Amino acid sequence: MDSGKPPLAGVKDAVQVAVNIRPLIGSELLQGCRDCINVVAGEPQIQLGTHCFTFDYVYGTTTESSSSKIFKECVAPLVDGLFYGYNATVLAYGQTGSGKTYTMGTGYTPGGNNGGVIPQVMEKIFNKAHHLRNQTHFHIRVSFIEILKEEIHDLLCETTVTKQDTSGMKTPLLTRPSIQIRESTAGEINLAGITETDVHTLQEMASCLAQGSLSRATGSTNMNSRSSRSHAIFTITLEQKKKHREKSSSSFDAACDDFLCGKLHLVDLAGSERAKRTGTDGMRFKEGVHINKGLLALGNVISVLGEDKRRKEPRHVPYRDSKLTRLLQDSLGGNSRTVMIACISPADSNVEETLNTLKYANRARNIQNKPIVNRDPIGTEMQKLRQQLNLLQAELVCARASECAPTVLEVVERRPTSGYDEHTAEPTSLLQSYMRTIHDLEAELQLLRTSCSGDVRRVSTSSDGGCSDIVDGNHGLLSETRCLMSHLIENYADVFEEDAMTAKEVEHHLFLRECMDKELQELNMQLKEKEAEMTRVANNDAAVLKDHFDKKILELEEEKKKLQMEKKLLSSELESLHSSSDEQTKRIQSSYAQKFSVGLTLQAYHLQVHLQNRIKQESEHFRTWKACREKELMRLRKEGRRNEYEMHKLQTLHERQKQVLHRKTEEAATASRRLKEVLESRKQEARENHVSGTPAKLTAKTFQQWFDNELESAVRLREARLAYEKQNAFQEGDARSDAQNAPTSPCDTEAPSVSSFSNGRIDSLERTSTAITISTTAVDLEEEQYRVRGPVRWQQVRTLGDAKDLLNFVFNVAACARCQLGDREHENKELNEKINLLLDELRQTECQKKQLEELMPRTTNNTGVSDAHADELLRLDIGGLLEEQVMSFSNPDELGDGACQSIEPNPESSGRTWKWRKSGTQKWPLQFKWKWQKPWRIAQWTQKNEKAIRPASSALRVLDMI
Ligand SMILES: Nc1ncnc2c1ncn2[C@@H]1O[C@H](COP(=O)(O)OP(=O)(O)OP(=O)(O)O)[C@@H](O)[C@H]1O
Repeated sequence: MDSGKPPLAGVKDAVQVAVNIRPLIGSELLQGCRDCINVVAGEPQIQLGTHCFTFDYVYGTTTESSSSKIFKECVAPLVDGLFYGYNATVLAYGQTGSGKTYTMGTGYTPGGNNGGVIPQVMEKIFNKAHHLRNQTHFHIRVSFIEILKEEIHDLLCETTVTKQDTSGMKTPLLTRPSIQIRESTAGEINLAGITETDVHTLQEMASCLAQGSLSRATGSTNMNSRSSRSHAIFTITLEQKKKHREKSSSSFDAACDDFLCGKLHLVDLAGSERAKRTGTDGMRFKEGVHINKGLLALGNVISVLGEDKRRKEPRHVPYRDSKLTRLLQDSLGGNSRTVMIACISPADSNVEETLNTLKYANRARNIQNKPIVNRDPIGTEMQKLRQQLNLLQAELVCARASECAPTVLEVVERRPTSGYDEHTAEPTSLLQSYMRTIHDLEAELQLLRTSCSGDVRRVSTSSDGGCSDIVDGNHGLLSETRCLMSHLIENYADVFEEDAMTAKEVEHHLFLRECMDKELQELNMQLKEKEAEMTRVANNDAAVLKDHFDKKILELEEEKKKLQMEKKLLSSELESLHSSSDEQTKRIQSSYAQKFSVGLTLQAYHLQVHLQNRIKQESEHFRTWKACREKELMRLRKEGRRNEYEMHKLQTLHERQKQVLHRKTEEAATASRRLKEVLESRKQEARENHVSGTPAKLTAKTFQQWFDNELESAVRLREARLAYEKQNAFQEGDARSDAQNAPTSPCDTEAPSVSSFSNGRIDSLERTSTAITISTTAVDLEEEQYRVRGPVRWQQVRTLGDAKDLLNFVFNVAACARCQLGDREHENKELNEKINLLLDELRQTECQKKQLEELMPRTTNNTGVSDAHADELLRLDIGGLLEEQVMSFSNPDELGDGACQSIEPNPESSGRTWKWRKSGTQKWPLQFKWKWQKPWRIAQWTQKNEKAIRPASSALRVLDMI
């Protein structure tokens, strides 16, 4: 729409969308609002947050007055188009207080500082009309209406009085019936009973605008001190007729183009609003609701029209949902060139509403209109007829020429002189008379057009006024013309019999046209009836609905009665079947067979449906059953794994016990061996003494050696006795557990249990033999002590000197032993303290663990093994049972000091590597997942990361060591 040139008639023309961003106003600056709109430099693009929109024009970013720029770029081409006979609409849309009235200039006051689009439009129209005054007659009319709470009010009606309440709100008081919307046969939307004021000067038009602006409903809200409470439409109708045309037959075509009529709607919509923000209540709130309703309907129309662009088959457009959309029917998707100005506020407090406006406007860009040049409808019709006539004449002339026959005109010209008889001269005179009639008709229609565009239209305030009468009259004239034409064709057929066929065709064509016209009129009548019915229904909804449904019920009951009668008839027929004759029986039988076969087919169909349903149900049952089975299987597998784990646990325990026992047995065996050695040396010594007769004189060194040996044998004896006692106690405990573990029923005699039981028996036997050896040795030693050494031990101490030496040595040994004892006691004390500390720590950790377990859902792996069990498994090196293990760490300290920097759990199975880092960048809690299939891998890992498992496990291990 850059140039003033109008588009080609009938060619689709998209709705142009311009965005006008007003500056931050005083109240917004006071609230500390910030500009949140970003306009892409040099592009008609707007960025709002993450959203980006492209429009046809964006204004408000430069210092130049945006309204004059909007007018120059968007509206002026529409005004130019008006002079070519195109309809146009300028529509301002936006949230309340976004500057629609300011942009459109609807708040016009005479002598005030009036900016905006409308004042500039008025100026341009009158300038252009003045410029073209020598070639064209102009007839300009204006109307100004508002839609307030779904009612149309005429703002130029002298008798409309506005009431102003205490808050400054202006409401029109109606003194005349409200205005009705009518749709003409051509699909044009008209308002019956509206005041259309003829204007001849700019001042006259401006005063109309001022009068309407003054009457418009306004009020104060939190968001706008002078908020428009209604949608306002200022319409300028421009009719033009070319001057200085010659009245000739050829001028008739031109005359049709001479008369053009364009309408320009300038629409200032009420702003969308949120009651919370505008702070409205009572009446004002209700107004807000109506405003939003109208805008919603408009949004729906825009959406549907926007979608239509992408859809192949057109959808129903809900124009009738509101009066606003009904009035804008031509402007959106119809015969009009349309510009939508989306007004927005840049304040960040309005960001949500601004975003909605931009989305709304963006959708409007998809609407395609179909503007056409609005000519005089009667003139257009006449032009069509004229063209048809010309065509017919040309065809006839051609036909004659091809047969070297004289042309119509030649015939006409030749007739008077050729001396034809009366009969042949008749068509010529008829043709001449027809020519005269056409001429007369032309003149009459010219007159009619003048009268239609003149006084008659000015007084179109009555809903079915004189204009429609005159149009009806014209239709009469037109049909008369058609009669004359058909008559003429008949006459031609008389004269030129050869062209009878063509004439008939044309006649048929005309007849069809007439039929279609009639049909159209009938349709219009029906439409009117429907409208009336709709109004009746709307007025008396419930009652009409009730009547309607009552009727329906009655109809249904009648049908039911009929069916019952039919049923009775059939049963009586069946009864009479037995008594009737053979032939009749056959007939009836065949009819029943037929019915039966139909019944069978029906039954088969029902059965098929039933069967399908059953199959569906069965498959559904099967699916549920299968799911249950799978669940059960899973549970059993889980249980199996748990059992397996328990068994392994027991086996491991058993292994451990075995190891401990083995160690103890070995210890006992060593003690016994050493005891034996001591015993042997004693015996040897005794034997030597016995051979020499007297015991050898002891030196200080040998004396000490002897004393050490004596002490050693005493200690060994004590050790052996202790080992014997322990062995005894262990054996007793073992015997008890063996008795408990011994198989009691055939079910318990499974392989692992049997083997563990027999193993236990073997161990117990081994232990018994060791104990016997120890006890024998110990008894031997004791015997020897008492028998041999006891009485003779001190024989070697013969002198007082020997005794003193011995005493000294004993004293030194005792002192040394006491010192060592003291040291040990001290160490013991320290160890005890450490144990206590560790126990406290353990208790605390256990408490924390319990709390965590209560708080968090237990982390389990798919083997069903809990965290605690998993730790235990790792500790016992039998984690190979685990298929998958999940470990979680809630803080870095849990990884321990020795935490491995990286581990590669199972490169073959998963090929993944988990890096363990104890850095501050790591996020906690962490969860590690790995999958191992072989026990040795777990064992390997446990060895490597022993300290990293958990403090609780580490503490357990330390305790074990102690
Ligand atoms: N471009 C602009 N420059 C300066 N002020 C503006 C501009 N546009 C609007 N304003 C101011 O913003 C306020 C609201 O404007 P206006 O009344 O036109 O909004 P509106 O959209 O018509 O509101 P409503 O829908 O409530 O009628 C007015 O005070 C007006 O002067």
